[in-house]
Amino acid sequence: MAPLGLTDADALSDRLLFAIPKKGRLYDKCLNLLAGADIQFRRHARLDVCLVLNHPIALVFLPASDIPSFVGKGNVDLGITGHDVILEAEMEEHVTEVLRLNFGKCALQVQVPEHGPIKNVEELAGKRVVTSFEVLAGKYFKEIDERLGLTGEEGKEKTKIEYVGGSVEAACSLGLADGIVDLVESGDTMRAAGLHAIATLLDTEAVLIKSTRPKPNRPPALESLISLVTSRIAGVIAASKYVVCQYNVLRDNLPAASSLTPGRRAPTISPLEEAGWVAVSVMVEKKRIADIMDGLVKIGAQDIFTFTLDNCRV
Ligand SMILES: Nc1ncnc2c1ncn2[C@@H]1O[C@H](COP(=O)(O)OP(=O)(O)OP(=O)(O)O)[C@@H](O)[C@H]1O
Ligand SMILES: O=P(O)(O)OC[C@H]1O[C@H](OP(=O)(O)OP(=O)(O)O)[C@H](O)[C@@H]1O
Repeated sequence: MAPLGLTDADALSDRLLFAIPKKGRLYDKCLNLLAGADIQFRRHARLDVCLVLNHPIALVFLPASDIPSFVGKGNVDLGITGHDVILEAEMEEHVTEVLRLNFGKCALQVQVPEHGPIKNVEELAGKRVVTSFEVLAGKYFKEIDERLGLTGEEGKEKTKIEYVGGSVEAACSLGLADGIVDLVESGDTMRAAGLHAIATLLDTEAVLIKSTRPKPNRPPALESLISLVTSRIAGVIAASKYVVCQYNVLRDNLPAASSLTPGRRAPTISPLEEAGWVAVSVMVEKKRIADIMDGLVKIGAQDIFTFTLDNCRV
């Protein structure tokens, strides 16, 4: 297929436009989701728009921070980005968060030097804060400034929020800031920079979004394509969250077994050739499986196996 340039508007007019972060933390996970949903494409080097081979969809690779406004303004139909980015772009009323995607999980926190004089956000208020999230940090400290009566008069300085595009954690040691507001996942970056958290502004994860005001005259077929893509991605996410657990247990112990593994709807129970025994097959949340297997052993279950799911519709 010939490479597609951004000017080839005709090639895009009947397609669902789906924005994907072009780099950064969310990029690889998004590619896994697209593969799991069987959305096939070949991206030509340096081109940020590409046609999907097996659906009337065009993928648009954009900076994660630009995706909320593209979707919110209706230029793009669907997108994946962080919940934090939507709030920072003040697009929460213009986009609908259709699905939480269970990756890109982190927290937006206020961090200060661990061995410095500042112990809480009230002590940081009125001083210098460096961040890539100047809208969210601005709103957060405005409320604190107002509460503390920091009006901007002499001796009552408001908090000064300064924007930097990256490596925010370096700002305190470089003497640019008394504290920072930045994303934290494992905490490794902040620990290495000698910082620690004194407050959390919000918890975030990647989300699938669609516009609350889609383009007028969008063909109905594209509406059903949004539902199809959403349902496929939901299946991939569910498959990553659950395992199938199968075990044998005495029929008399089924009530205890069922309360440990109730399943999403109900466990599947099949008789075994050996009298008094049944086989149980059930979906279990991956993060709970070790505890549940311990519990099953305690009630006398045997031959306990788990299977990972490649994909599902639930
Ligand atoms: N450490 C992290 N752990 C999990 N998710 C994160 C982390 N850092 C960022 N994210 C999520 O990914 C989104 C994009 O962040 P990222 O740092 O990848 O931005 P970028 O500017 O697109 O990439 P880059 O930092 O490479 O320029 C964030 O808004 C957040 O939702
Ligand atoms: O708590 P951790 O697991 O250490 O993750 C936190 C780091 O991840 C993000 O930056 P990223 O690495 O994406 O680079 P950036 O500083 O260029 O944004 C964030 O800005 C932190 O620096």
